[in-house]
Amino acid sequence: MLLVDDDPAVAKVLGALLSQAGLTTHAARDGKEALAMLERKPVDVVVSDVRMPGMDGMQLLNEVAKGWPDVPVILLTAHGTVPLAVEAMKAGAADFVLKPFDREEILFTIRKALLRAQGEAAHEPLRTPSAFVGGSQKMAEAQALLAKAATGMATVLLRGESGTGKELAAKAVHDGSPRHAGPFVKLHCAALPDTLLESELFGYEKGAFTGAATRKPGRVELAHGGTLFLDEVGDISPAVQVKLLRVIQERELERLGGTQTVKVDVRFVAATHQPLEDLVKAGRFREDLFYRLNVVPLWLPALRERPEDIEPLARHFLDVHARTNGKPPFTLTADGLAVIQAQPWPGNVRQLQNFLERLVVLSDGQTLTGEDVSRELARQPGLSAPVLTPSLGTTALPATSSAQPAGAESGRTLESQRKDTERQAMVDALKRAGDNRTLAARLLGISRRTLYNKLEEHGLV
Ligand SMILES: Nc1ncnc2c1ncn2[C@@H]1O[C@H](COP(=O)(O)OP(=O)(O)OP(=O)(O)O)[C@@H](O)[C@H]1O
Repeated sequence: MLLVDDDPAVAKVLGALLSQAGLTTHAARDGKEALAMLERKPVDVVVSDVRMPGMDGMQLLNEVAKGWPDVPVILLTAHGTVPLAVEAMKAGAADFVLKPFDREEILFTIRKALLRAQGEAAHEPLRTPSAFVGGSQKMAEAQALLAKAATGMATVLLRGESGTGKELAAKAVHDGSPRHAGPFVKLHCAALPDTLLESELFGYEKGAFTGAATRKPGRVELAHGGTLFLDEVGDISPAVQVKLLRVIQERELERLGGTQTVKVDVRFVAATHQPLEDLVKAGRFREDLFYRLNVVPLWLPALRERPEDIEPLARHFLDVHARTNGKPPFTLTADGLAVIQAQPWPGNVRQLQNFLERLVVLSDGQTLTGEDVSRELARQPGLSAPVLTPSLGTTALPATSSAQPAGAESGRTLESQRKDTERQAMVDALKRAGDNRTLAARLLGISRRTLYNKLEEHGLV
């Protein structure tokens, strides 16, 4: 969250309140400083005072709407400036809060704005609608299974590392199913605390809790006649697991604060990168729910297990991002491609995609050589073509000097090299992010939860 206020007292009190609520907060004193910060840091929501010297809240709102259209802006206004707040809403502000504000009210407003932004993103068409790029044997097998699974009503459980295309696969199941004309609704289970997850899943009645001003249907209801995609289902707490089990078994629910039973006709598709079987053994995931979800299990292979897909994916993303950035097509030279192919891509397709988008945006010319690719790689955590020495240390070689997979000459197994590279990537990312794990996860193109799990796995916490 980015908090913009010229009054240091307000910034301090509000900043403390929001951090207590688990939100990471950055502060700026005016619109200009806020824009500079938006350039540097990933921000999910902006909360700004209206009256500030220099660039005020309204001007800031206009700039954010132009440069970061997905970031909601909430304005803080004193009583006397209500007409201004109404004008701000017309100009695209997500919401406004009157000063002096109440703790619950501001938290509710922020969460609502975040959820709305997330919900809208969930309804956006995917960038590559149903087409999986890459013709490797492994992906062909996965796609054949997806097509088969799509035709029925059975619950599908998608497994695979972060960024391997699980969401794309969930959409493919929906698009290939008889309910493709119905809604495809997504819920990212790891992103929400328990109470919010429950109200998002099941909805609530008016007055169910402070701030529940109107009845709101949950995502299960919204998916009626279509498909509900539950991403990172392994992160759901045992309390919510019980309720989810009931909906999947009975296809019925009660909204929070409600007594009426609502019948739903929903197909469930779930995804996780977690070893659910281990979570079941450890008592952290209900066995009955696991079996309910795991009716059709499907694995999406990591990118390093299908290196032949790197070239078509890289060329595809170059074209897509050139088009979306209004640039003419790019040419990738053979050595440029070789450098890309030599990378481990621990964040899988998503990381490759982000990398190529950066290349497109930052390149002046239309030809990408090995040197251009290496220059950009050097700025990426874990992707500077490190060559691992047997003693665990890493020596960065200029990526152009070798198109060989990292560490191939050391004689160590691929798995052990992968682990070291992964570890090094996390260490680098955390360093670059000043130990901010949210930012580090974004740099790596993985979720914060995945980063925590991997840090734990590598004994780095
Ligand atoms: N085979 C593919 N062809 C084209 N694009 C792909 C392919 N696989 C993944 N992508 C793209 O890569 C990005 C990451 O994929 P996706 O979100 O489906 O991964 P995920 O496994 O759900 O990740 P996470 O577990 O982190 O949520 C998306 O933009 C998706 O469109």
